[in-house]
Amino acid sequence: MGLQENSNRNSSLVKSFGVAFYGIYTAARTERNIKIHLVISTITLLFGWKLAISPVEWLFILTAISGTFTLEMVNSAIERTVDLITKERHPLAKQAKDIAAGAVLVYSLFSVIVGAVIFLPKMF
Ligand SMILES: Nc1ncnc2c1ncn2[C@@H]1O[C@H](COP(=O)(O)OP(=O)(O)OP(=O)(O)O)[C@@H](O)[C@H]1O
Repeated sequence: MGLQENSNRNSSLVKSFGVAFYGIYTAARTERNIKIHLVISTITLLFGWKLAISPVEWLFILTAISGTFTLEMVNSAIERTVDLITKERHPLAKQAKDIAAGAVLVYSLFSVIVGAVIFLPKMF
């Protein structure tokens, strides 16, 4: 592999990270639900630290938090894509948005259960 080719590859890797971070920034700036998740996640992390939860419990909490953010961002991307494709009301547009919203709800329920199982016994 030539030096030039190697440096092109590195710069495209840097670019990919750049756009990905810009995507996270855009989602955090424009999406109300993601702002709410940021607040809830911060409180959860503080609780975890205060109640000295175990490493396995941390793994579950971090899985719940990162998964919720990931799905919320994918949901936002789907909403934007649908809006870009059509401004008209369309049953498939409705299904696409509703299914994506349903995916977020399923994972959010999992996250609530994780939080309840870990924190409730330590609080009461
Ligand atoms: N193009 C569309 N065709 C049919 N139903 C739609 C369409 N866009 C949105 N919906 C329905 O509205 C719900 C909310 O969609 P979305 O969050 O994008 O808000 P919106 O209806 O576009 O308007 P607003 O952003 O002001 O709430 C979707 O889950 C879906 O049920």
